Parts: sequence; structure tokens; C-alpha cells
Amino acid sequence: MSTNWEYDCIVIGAGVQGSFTAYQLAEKKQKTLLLEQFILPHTRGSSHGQTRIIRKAYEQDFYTHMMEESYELWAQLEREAGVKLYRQTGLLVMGPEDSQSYQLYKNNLQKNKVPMAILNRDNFSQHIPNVNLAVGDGAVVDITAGVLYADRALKTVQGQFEKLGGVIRDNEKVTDIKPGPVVTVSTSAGVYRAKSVVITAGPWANRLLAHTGLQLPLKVVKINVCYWKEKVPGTYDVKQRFPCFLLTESEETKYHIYGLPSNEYPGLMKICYHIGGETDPDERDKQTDRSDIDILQRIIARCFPGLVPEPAVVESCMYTMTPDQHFVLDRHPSHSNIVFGAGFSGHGFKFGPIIGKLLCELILGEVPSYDLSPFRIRRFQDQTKSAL
Ligand SMILES: Cc1cc2nc3c(=O)[nH]c(=O)nc-3n(C[C@H](O)[C@H](O)[C@H](O)COP(=O)(O)OP(=O)(O)OC[C@H]3O[C@@H](n4cnc5c(N)ncnc54)[C@H](O)[C@@H]3O)c2cc1C
Ligand SMILES: O=C(O)[C@@H]1CCCC=N1
Repeated sequence: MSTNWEYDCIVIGAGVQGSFTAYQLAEKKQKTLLLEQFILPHTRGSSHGQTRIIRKAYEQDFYTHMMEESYELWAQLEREAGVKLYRQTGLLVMGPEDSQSYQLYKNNLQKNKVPMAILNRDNFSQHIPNVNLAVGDGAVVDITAGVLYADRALKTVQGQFEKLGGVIRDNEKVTDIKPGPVVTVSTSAGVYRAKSVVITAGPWANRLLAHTGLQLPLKVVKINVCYWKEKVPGTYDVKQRFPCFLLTESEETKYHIYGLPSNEYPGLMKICYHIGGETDPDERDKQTDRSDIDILQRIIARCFPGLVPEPAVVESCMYTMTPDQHFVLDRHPSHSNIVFGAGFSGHGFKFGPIIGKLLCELILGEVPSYDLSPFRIRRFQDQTKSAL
């Protein structure tokens, strides 16, 4: 076996998942190279923008459990780097009281003893002014939830990785991966050899996996990131302690709608629809579907009377969806030294530190800290194409 390698591990893709994985590997004294196709920071993938929601409220227990540790790891990074990355706001969850989705959120918070408040129709507007609770809807607040400063978080974790001796090469697109006991990775600028490789390429995951003979059932969608103007500036402001919110899926909306208090752009509140039109990640801006905006306008006019129901700013981002909207965290079926994290389905940012830890454990052959069965590729069975 050749021992001619320069790195213990190469991580492909410097979004939130690749950056945390590289950082964890460097912490474990692994000589690590993080490769990124664009000049950092960039706005062409899934991890850019100033804010993301962090929450323990989930329909599934396993996410709530992982979030317990994720909060600790975010706080640890804040301490290590001396940077503020999280602001507690709470998360208001609203949805049809009798729907399965709303009940799962509510029961899961109660069962897992997450600090929470149940609001009723009588006290709702006292706690949450300027929001109309729809007839038949229930409301609970996940008190632990809040906002993560996304761009700042990426810069911070990449900086900590470099402080540990990690190497980042941006503006370097991976063009080929040759699996083997030593993996050869070719880029637009050179060739590198490593004992192992982690693929965290976000919307480009299948392009990279194709070099290893594997294809996953992933669908890339473009999200219209909409900002809505407050009629009276400050109405839904983070400084007024307005919470993040999540409207669970209903017959009318089909998918979740979520929002964050006005914060990054003064007087503008970010509210988005949890799906969008399918796109090629390299042609994102050619996808012009705005049917989500029609749905958002209707809901905003009804539930947020203090907002102008016309988006003031629309930015772009992408989700990489799996059929069940659960992540993919696994080892390559034919090459045990290739590991991948993909399909974060529009809710992966808050898990960044835990995903980094888990992918690092997989690469090092350690027992994963969490049960990975919901995330393994075998759940797709017929949908996973392998050319091997
Ligand atoms: C509008 C929006 C709102 C969201 N809101 C939330 C939220 O509130 N809370 C939450 O937890 N999550 C949220 N998410 C989801 C979260 O942001 C994503 O799950 C997460 O950012 C995915 O990160 P990633 O590292 O997998 O992908 P990416 O950030 O896309 O990173 C992949 C990287 O790989 C690079 N790459 C690809 N191919 C190559 C190659 N050949 N060579 C080199 N580099 C390559 C890409 O350029 C990219 O930088 C949201 C997402 C969007 C779009
Ligand atoms: O992950 C999150 O918290 C947000 C809100 C719900 C839908 C997806 N992203």
C-alpha cells in the first residue's frame, strides 16, 4: 500500500458542514485540507446570509436530542473565539391544533422537558402582539430557540480551523476524486493525496459523489429569501424581543413557513417558504419560480398585519432535499475512507457542530455519538444508484 500522502484528510466544500468537520478533524490532530470551489466568503451555496434559526423544537426526538449537545458546542465555539454567535429570541410554533405536525412539535417539547410555554387564544396577543393566530391554530414557544449569526459563524469556525494548523484553499474546484487506500483529489489548481476524504458539497453533492460511483436521491431547490417591510419600524424587531416563528404545514400551505425577527436589515423581517423550484446549482439564477411568494403574501396579509405584504428584498439560497427531509451522514458503501454529509434539506445549519463531530467520528472509525440509522443511505435502497 502506498503511504505517499500529504494529508490525513481532505474535506471538500467549505459550507457550514465542511467547515465544522475540518475544525473537528484538526482538533483531533488530523492534518486537514479544506477545499472550496469559490473565493470565501461566497453566496452561491446554502450557508450564506446573516441569520439562521436555532431551536430544539422538532417533530422527531432524535433531532431534539442532538440539539442539546449542539447548543453546548456552539457556546464552546463562542467562548474559544470570543465571538457572539447566538441570540436567544424563542421560537413561536403555530399550526392547526388538530394536525399531526403541530401536535408532534408540542408533545416533543413537553416530553423532552424543553423550556416552553403554551399560549392560548386569551393570552396570545398579550405575549405576541401584532400577530393574528388563525382560527383553529394552537401556539407554543420553544424558549431555548433563537438566532445564529450565520456568516459570522462560518468565518469563526474557519478561523479556528486555521489556528489549529488546518489549511483552506478556496477558489479551487475539485474536478476528480480517485478512490483507493490513498485518495487522489484533483482540483482546478493541483492534485492532493490523503488517507481519507469527506464530501460536504451541499447542492453539488451528487456531482462529487459521481466520481466515486454513487448517486443519492437528492433534489436541489432554489429558495426565495424574502424580507418584508414593517409598516411601523421596530414592530417585529429582535430588540423588542420578537421571536422567530414557524408555521407548521397545513392543508393550505403544504410546507412550513418560517421567519426571524427584523435584525440584519433594519425594518425588514425575513419570512420564507420551506420549498422552492428545482434548480441546477450552477444555474440557480435562471430559476424564477415565485409561486412561494404568492403563498407568503396571503399568509402575511392574514397573520402579520404590521408588515407590507409585498417583499421588499428577495435574495437567493438553495436547499438540498432528501425524500424524507432527513440528513445523509454515511460512509461510502465501497470505499470506507470516503465519508459524506449531504441532503440537509433546509434545516442543517443549527446542527453544524454536531455534524462536524459525527463526520469526524466516521472518518476516524470511532463509534458515532448518535444513532445514525435515520441518516444512513440504506434507507433509500432502490433510489441509491451505484455504478460499482
Ligand atoms: C434560505 C435558507 C434558510 C435556512 N434556514 C435555516 C435555519 O433557519 N436553520 C437551520 O438550521 N438551517 C437553515 N437552513 C439550512 C442550512 O443553511 C443548510 O442546511 C446548510 O447551510 C447546508 O450546508 P452545507 O455545508 O451542506 O452546504 P453549502 O453551504 O452549500 O456548502 C457546500 C460547499 O461545497 C462547495 N463545493 C461544491 N462543489 C465543490 C467542488 N467541486 N469543489 C470545491 N468545493 C465545492 C460549495 O461551493 C459550497 O461552499 C437554511 C437554508 C436556506 C437556503
Ligand atoms: O431549520 C429551521 O429552523 C428553519 C425553519 C423551519 C424550516 C427550515 N428551516
